[in-house]
Amino acid sequence: SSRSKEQRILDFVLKHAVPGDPTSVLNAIDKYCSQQEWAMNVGDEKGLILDRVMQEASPSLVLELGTYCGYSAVRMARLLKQGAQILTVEFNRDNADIARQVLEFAGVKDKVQILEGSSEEVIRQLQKKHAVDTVDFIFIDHWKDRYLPDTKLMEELGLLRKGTVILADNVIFPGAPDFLQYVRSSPKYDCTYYPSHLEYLDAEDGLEKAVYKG
Ligand SMILES: Cn1cnc(CNC(=O)c2cc(-c3ccc(F)cc3)cc(O)c2O)c1
Ligand SMILES: [Mg+2]
Repeated sequence: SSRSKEQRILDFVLKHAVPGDPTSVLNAIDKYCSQQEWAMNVGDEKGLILDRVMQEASPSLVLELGTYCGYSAVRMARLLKQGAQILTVEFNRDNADIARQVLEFAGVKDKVQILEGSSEEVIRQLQKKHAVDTVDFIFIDHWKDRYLPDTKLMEELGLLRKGTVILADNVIFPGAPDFLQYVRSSPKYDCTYYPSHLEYLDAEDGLEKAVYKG
């Protein structure tokens, strides 16, 4: 049976990256996806912004919505302080399987837990099933029409605390206009827009940071 694009990305990582070296895994994925086949990883340009915003937050618990092949989970895990953890949600089983192998190869699998399922279902289970109290940093990169409902759900469930940082990918392209309008007009958030470009392309895109004021 034919291998998927995501399997080809994994094959390239296994062949060209160094086991246990997360930066070499990121470089391999970025090289493959910029030269061979485009894929929806956050990429190196927006990834640098993710690096800086995450290091500034220095989170103990990170929630990621949208694992895909694990690129951003590897990106964040390599910067985590001792003992910090990432919970990452992926709906697509095949993507989750690829991401597991990427995370293991990168040597960060003990810092990351992949939760398979719909973001809504997983978010509803975090406090009871995964012993989560509040989350320190949230990277939102899943279906663009789920950014707003999932943000509101996390508010309602008390998963956000004063200072929780939400960083959302693709707020320009493909875009999450309802999410942007909500956080930018809500008194509960302090927002900052980071202009950038769509991964591996010249199209305009950017990240929105929304800090919850509690
Ligand atoms: C199936 N699935 C699993 N995760 C998701 C959520 N992510 C996206 O949809 C996503 C899409 C694009 C994109 C797509 C087409 C295009 F022409 C330009 C950009 C870029 C991204 O950075 C994304 O995160 C979807
Ligand atoms: Mg994205």
